Amino acid sequence: MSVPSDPNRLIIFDTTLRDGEQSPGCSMNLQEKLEMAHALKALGVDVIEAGFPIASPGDFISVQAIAREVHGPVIAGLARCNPADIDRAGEALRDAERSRIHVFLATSAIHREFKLKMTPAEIVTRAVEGIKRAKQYTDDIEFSPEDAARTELDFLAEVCERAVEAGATTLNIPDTVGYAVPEHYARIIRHLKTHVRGVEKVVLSVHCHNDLGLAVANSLAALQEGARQVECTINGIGERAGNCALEEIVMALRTRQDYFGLTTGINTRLLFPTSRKLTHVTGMQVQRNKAIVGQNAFAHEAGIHQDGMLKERSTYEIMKPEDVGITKTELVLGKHSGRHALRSKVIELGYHLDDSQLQQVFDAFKGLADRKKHIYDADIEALVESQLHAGTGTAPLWTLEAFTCNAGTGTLPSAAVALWHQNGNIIRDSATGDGPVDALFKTIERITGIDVELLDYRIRSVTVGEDAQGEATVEVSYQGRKLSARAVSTDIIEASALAFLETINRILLRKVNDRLKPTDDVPQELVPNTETTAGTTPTPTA
Ligand SMILES: CC(=O)SCCNC(=O)CCNC(=O)[C@H](O)C(C)(C)COP(=O)(O)OP(=O)(O)OC[C@H]1O[C@@H](n2cnc3c(N)ncnc32)[C@H](O)[C@@H]1OP(=O)(O)O
Ligand SMILES: CC(C)C(=O)C(=O)O
Repeated sequence: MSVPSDPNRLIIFDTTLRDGEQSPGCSMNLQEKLEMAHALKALGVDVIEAGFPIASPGDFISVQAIAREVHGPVIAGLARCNPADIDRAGEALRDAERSRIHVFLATSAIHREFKLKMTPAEIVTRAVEGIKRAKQYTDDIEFSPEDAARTELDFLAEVCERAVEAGATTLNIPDTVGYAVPEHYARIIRHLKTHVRGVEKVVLSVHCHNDLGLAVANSLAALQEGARQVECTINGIGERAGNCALEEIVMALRTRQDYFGLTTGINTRLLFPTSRKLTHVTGMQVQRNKAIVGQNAFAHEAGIHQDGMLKERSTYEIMKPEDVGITKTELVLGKHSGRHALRSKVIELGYHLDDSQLQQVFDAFKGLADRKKHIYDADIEALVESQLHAGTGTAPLWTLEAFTCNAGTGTLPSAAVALWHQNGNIIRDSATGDGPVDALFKTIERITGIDVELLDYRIRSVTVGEDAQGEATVEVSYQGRKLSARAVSTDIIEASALAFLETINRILLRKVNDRLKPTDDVPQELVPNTETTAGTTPTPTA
């Protein structure tokens, strides 16, 4: 591949199938590599580094199959600077429509001395020999001075110049151990641009690792100095902390086109699907807060942000989710959300609440969000439903302050309850029963002075997850009239108490409506006089 005619068109070299595969737990078989290679082609990458053919028979076959099947992108194979590696890569790539052999040899003092045990002169000779041998298979040769970022600048320039003379068409400058910082890395590229004879005839490439979380930043800094190929992987997978993430660099360039002025051939709408495909193939999940493709990348929870988003999405979004293949922005309801977002969700779920109903639901929602990590649509539905079925909307006479239940083998089930009355009194009592719920209902009856016949009692889970909400439905009969109520809570016993108390409140409200005329006084039998405590079970505190 020669230097692109458009000086601002970047070459995207994807190494998901080679360096990405070096990520522990990410090795892929033939079918998986083929599937990913087709996805990368559809995504629009320019070069697919398909593998390291000498590494294993399986990798050889994978590179060969990709070279045969995947047309359009250049297919590259990695080789050390030794004849066997290069010949194996040449063989694997023989049937490729467009092939590249990528030869590498470390140049830093640490690698020369401790790993390769070679002198600088031997390094130069081996690199030149390797490039020349690879040239017998293809004209498209990439040379990488491994650990370039820790190599003496003069020696690096010398090796690069000799590589260009030997026929390399791409000079890749790896930050193999993720040691560089942006200005430092930019300086290396600047130095090579000005000290390597013939550099203008080749493509300068960058290959950054993410050990310090700087792979994308370093790559961007190098691009500003004139590098025109960037090596990257889907989801940033790769050796150790991984490589420069393809989706991040591509979207950084696209979002800040005004700043970088560079383009790529990537169909950004396939970024998310490709990311998901890799996750599926490797089983390696993407962290939720991962840029571009993480589950939270386009999710907003804070009320102030959600309000801004509902008014104008650009207030808090610098990219459109659909541009990376995510269907839509998510306004996640949680403890930091506000009324605007709640109202929007309620409408989306098909409900219409007036301001006071919305306020009630909002209060209940905040209480729920304090207790629950995930608020699902079903949670909101359940809250709205319980609001809509909460009778007239008049403030309830009795409110549950606290309760405890005691049950177990060989224990007499009991409950202790504290109820708050509209007039400000808190009444506590306790009772025993056939089971904890029966004891709870009996205690509520004792406190409120209303005895009902329980006709039906049902509980069910209305949401999913460990912190799912339970819904309790209670049907009672009182003086020949039937009433039912439901309530939801993460605590199913609490939901039961709330539903039961709701039936009692409705009975009392009817009594008030029927009998209180023309004053607002509550009948004496409905007014608790003092704070009382009775029973043998422990008294709950509010
Ligand atoms: C920075 C990078 O990501 S480079 C790519 C790294 N990827 C991989 O290593 C994955 C695939 N690797 C493998 O399957 C194996 O390492 C193989 C098949 C390539 C080699 O296996 P082995 O022959 O058993 O050697 P081993 O991996 O233990 O050691 C590497 C040898 O290659 C030498 N070597 C390392 N890099 C190069 C190079 N660019 N050119 C020539 N020789 C090199 C080392 O000095 C060492 O040589 P030695 O045996 O004389 O000491
Ligand atoms: C082979 C080279 C490019 C490499 O993977 C590295 O240096 O990290």
